[in-house]
Amino acid sequence: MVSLRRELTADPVRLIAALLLALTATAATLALPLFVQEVVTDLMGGRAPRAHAALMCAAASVGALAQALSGFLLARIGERLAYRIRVRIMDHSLRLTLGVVKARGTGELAARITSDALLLRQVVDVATQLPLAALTVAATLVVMVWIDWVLTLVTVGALALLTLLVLLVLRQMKENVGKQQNAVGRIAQRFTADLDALTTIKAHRAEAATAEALAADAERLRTISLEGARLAALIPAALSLGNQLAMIAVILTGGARLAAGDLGIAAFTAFLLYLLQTIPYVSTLATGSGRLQAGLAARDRCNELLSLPPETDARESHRTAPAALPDAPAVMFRSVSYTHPGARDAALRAVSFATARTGLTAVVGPSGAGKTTVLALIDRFVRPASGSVRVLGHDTADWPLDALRARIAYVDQRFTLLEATARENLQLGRSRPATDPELDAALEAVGLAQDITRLPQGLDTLLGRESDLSGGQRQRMALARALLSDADIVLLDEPTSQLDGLNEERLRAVIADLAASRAVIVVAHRLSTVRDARHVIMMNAGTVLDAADHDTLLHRCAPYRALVASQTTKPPPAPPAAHPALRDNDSAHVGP
Ligand SMILES: Nc1ncnc2c1ncn2[C@@H]1O[C@H](COP(=O)(O)OP(=O)(O)OP(=O)(O)O)[C@@H](O)[C@H]1O
Repeated sequence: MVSLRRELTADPVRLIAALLLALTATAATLALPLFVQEVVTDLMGGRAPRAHAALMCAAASVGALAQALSGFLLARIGERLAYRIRVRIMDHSLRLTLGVVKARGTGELAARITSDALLLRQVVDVATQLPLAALTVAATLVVMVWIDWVLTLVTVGALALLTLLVLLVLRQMKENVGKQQNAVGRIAQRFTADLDALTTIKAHRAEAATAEALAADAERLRTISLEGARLAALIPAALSLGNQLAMIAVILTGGARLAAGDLGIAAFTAFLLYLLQTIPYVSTLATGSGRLQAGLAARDRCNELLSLPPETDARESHRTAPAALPDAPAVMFRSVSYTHPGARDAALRAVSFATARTGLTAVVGPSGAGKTTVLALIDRFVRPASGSVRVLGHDTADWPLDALRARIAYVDQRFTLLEATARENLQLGRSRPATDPELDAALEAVGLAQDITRLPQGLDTLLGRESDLSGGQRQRMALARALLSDADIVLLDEPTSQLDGLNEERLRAVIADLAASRAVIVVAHRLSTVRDARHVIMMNAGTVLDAADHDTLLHRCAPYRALVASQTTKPPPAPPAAHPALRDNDSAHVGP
């Protein structure tokens, strides 16, 4: 949780130094009118005010220097606070479940480290300005009482009225800032999602309609911000009204007391100077409280995000990983049911199957059958509502998440590449860096070696922006990443959907090699991918209809026959040999 007090006191030495310097600046400012009083007294007494004038100049210089240094220290503390909060929020967001991140929206989450972090950054300035301003006002009031208590009473009355007005406005402002930040999150979310979908938007000439929806969000934000600006504008108005009231009351009362001989002209001058000097501090108190409210609203939003439970808690990451049971299946589902959050129907219902420790398992079935959900359960992106999912002999709940995922390589449907170099992308998840020959062998095996060599900086080219890869190349990069991992289980979601015939055949060989030493579970629509599988799981509407080898299923499972019949069944050419560096066991090729 973000605790402003804890964040502010994280660097106590700098904070105390900043406070002391600010205090020095305030003391110097406070001393100034006293020297003025002495200068006036000197002049009225016919004496040269040299010494007091020199002290006046010294106080002004010391005050300015101390203020600048204090401001610099506060800026350091503020930037550090924003840095710490940003890092915590980013780290926590990455550890949330995929479902929560999807439901929240990436743009909405990003707004926490941009606009909310900035509002929190401002709290540092006000958190030190406010106590100092309060201290200055209190100290000034003490000096004022010492000069003339009647005039002080009048001043306090006017300031009390002012405080009341400002407090009323501030309460409304905090609520408004919360609404503004929510609206900023919404617009950031829509804009990010639209930029992600820009190809589709352009292809459908939907720029105008999309911009219109964004403009509606911007309009909502404008309306809310305007309401906030109206409230904010009331504060200076209330301040100037309160100040003028105080000034009028002091001049009237002071003038009368001056005329009656109850107050000297030097004391009255000093009192007026103190009053004039207090006014900026009273303004600081009022505007600073407004910024503090904004900071508190941002803190609440950050805390709301930080309170979302991470995928795994600290206790789990400290647990030791169980040893894989030698005779257990790679993956075993026992009567697993699961419903996606917000979905009406279950995605899986009482699904049971087991896969061998090595070899290729194909999960097939019509669209929406639950195939991707099966993979998500194996990698514990989601947890079963009932039943159990066991990996290498242990329930996925019993594995520390990190250890579980170290055992599994996952190639998702979108073949996601990070905005990182080709080398970093290939090595994602590896415990030790791969050597260049290892990287070259993996790229060669998936037919990508030449494409990567042609990139401006080869393996060290940053992918994702100017130098991007085609869909098929991305898919092969994702497969090369799986090849380089030392996972026991490889999950592939539609691994050949974007490949041309030649590459598809090359990858059949790569998958066969992978399956020689690991359990490979492939979600596949294409018969060509299924053909090599030792084990085929036929799913429909969230259930397993049947599971056996291709020929047995063809013989006894009518829906499988129908699925196969719907495919183009031209016989594929003989697969090319996989790269020698990757061939552990040629005899392990599986297939009909
Ligand atoms: N995030 C989600 N929220 C709600 N429902 C979902 C979500 N993801 C999947 N579903 C639903 O769960 C069911 C199974 O989806 P799943 O993606 O596992 O199917 P699939 O067999 O992999 O489909 P496809 O072959 O089209 O990729 C579908 O009815 C789908 O609409």
